[in-house]
Amino acid sequence: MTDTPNHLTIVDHPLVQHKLTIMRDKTTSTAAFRQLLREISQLLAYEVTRGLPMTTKRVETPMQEMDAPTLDGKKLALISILRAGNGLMDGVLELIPSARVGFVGLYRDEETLQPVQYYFKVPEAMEDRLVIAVDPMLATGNSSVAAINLLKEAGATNIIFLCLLASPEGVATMKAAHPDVRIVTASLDEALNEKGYIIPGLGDAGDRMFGTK
Ligand SMILES: O=P(O)(O)OC[C@H]1O[C@H](OP(=O)(O)OP(=O)(O)O)[C@H](O)[C@@H]1O
Ligand SMILES: O=c1cc[nH]c(=O)[nH]1
Ligand SMILES: [Mg+2]
Repeated sequence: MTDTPNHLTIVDHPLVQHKLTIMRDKTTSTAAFRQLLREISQLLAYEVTRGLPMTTKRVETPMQEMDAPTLDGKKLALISILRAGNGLMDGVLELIPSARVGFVGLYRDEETLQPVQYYFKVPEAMEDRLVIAVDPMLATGNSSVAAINLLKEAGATNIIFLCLLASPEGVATMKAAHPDVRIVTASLDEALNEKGYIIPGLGDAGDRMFGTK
């Protein structure tokens, strides 16, 4: 795992990188792409949740009683930035089945590269929860900045943004707008092209995941 000073964590675990390479390959099928995203999301979740607060509870093993570690505090909120966010969310939710779940519906206008909102529903008491917002792609950063604006308006103060690929431009935009939000990603790619796509990237995550286009 590489931690950079600007709150960007790149998960360079061999399994993550191997699976990501297969996802980048344009000949990878929709079914394989979806399955790999699910698998990677669980490995990324392992890193994202490393700092979760802990307490202990008394349990009786078949041998004796002990104070055993257990998660503390209110259940975390997992927020999917629709629609591609669902591909990351499914795997994380398998690992943390008690998480509360919310959705921010946004799509990127292909001309302006500005996000258009169409849905918003999040759990109550956002101010008391660790909020993990998930979207595979951090490209211009406009969608994630908008989503996090909405989450903060809903009360969230402790937010981590989890993505699969990030661009340098997206990281800089997020850092400027939300310096308090840690970004966790599998890769910091090279650049954006003139249409706002991540290079080398993996193409359109939503389309590859759902077989649209
Ligand atoms: O950083 P940005 O430049 O804003 O781009 C990233 C956004 O673009 C993609 O979503 P898209 O708009 O394609 O919607 P979809 O998830 O419904 O496919 C992606 O899932 C992000 O939400
Ligand atoms: O490269 C990109 C940029 C935005 N959205 C995607 O799905 N891919
Ligand atoms: Mg898309």
